Amino acid sequence: MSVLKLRFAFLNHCVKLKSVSKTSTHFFTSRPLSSSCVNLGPLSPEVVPPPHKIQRPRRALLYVPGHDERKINKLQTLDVDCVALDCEDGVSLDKKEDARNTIHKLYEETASTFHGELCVRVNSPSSGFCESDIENIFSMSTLPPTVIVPKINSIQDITWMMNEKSRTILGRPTKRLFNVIFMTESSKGLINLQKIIEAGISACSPRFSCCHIAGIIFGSDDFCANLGIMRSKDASELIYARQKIVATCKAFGLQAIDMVYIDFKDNDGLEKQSLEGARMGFTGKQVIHPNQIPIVQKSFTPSDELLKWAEDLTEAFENSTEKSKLNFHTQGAFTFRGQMIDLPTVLQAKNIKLFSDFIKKT
Ligand SMILES: CC(C)(COP(=O)(O)OP(=O)(O)OC[C@H]1O[C@@H](n2cnc3c(N)ncnc32)[C@H](O)[C@@H]1OP(=O)(O)O)[C@@H](O)C(=O)NCCC(=O)NCCSC(=O)C[C@H](O)C(=O)O
Ligand SMILES: [Mg+2]
Repeated sequence: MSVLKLRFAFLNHCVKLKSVSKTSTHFFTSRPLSSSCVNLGPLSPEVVPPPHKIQRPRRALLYVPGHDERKINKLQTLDVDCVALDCEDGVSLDKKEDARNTIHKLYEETASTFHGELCVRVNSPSSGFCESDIENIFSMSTLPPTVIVPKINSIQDITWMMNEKSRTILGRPTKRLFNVIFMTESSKGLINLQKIIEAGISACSPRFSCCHIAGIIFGSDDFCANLGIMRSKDASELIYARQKIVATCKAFGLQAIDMVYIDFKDNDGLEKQSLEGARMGFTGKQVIHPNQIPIVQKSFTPSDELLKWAEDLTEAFENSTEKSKLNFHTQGAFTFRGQMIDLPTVLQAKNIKLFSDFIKKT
């Protein structure tokens, strides 16, 4: 064997050793999944995402059919974080123009008196109706703060939307920042999600200014139709899609808004599904009826007990670092109410406190 070959064999052997030791170190030092969840005893273990990237809470997002003046008038009486004035599936084909005109009128006349966020959901890029929706929205003197775009399946869909928006908005004197939230509603939309977000963010780059990708909504009903499945009561068939959406959103600092619960008279079922979504990391949920609003908003708000736990834990941590003369990053594990606490749990407690303060402020 030549010297060169020997050297190569030796190096190869070292690399293998290194990778084995890396894997085993990882294996022995990483905690099993279950123990990295916080056991909060009697409290529900809501885990709230880092709020630093969230501009505003959208715990409940209420759909209101855009043509339905009676339901629109009801909005003045409702305490809801976010409303989607709908041009899409809540509006029949023969009412699309009505919906655009009613929404237009609302923005021109009374939108500023509503305290929540008043968004518009346009039709999907492939529907043939979206151009007219966008034309209408961007010709209003008050732009909606947020546009929701359904059925985004590909990079082409999102770039078409952004180009259409830029074309329509061009020449407008006020180029105020506005948000785009788009909906994942098909298997293609789900597998392309990361690329779609990247394309959306790059289309919002400072050169084109004035827009911001703020979040993703899971359109579970269309998703089921696309997959050829029926939704079950416990929605177990949607676990993968929901978790994939949450994880992808978090990677880009976006809000993730969970599925609708269509049995609008079943409050217990709604609460159960809302808390499940909050535990998964969703920051809010779509609702279709006013009765669903308080249940959903409460489920996505850290409870008083959880907040107290977070405050006490943070205080205990600060006392512990002071005593040991260590700082935030060098402090190791300590005991709090019979549990082992280390940095990840402290970070979760801080998230809860920040998110709660954020909701109270808005
Ligand atoms: C589901 C409904 C059709 C039920 O309507 P209705 O029979 O009128 O209900 P109630 O009589 O119980 O209503 C009580 C009062 O509340 C008002 N109301 C009802 N719904 C709304 C609403 N969404 N917004 C505002 N106000 C509302 C009623 O007018 C009554 O008030 P009053 O008139 O003073 O007596 C209805 O709730 C409804 O149409 N909901 C919205 C449906 C919708 O938009 N669907 C599409 C969105 S979901 C979606 O797209 C899923 C997603 O894309 C996916 O793929 O998963
Ligand atoms: Mg849909």
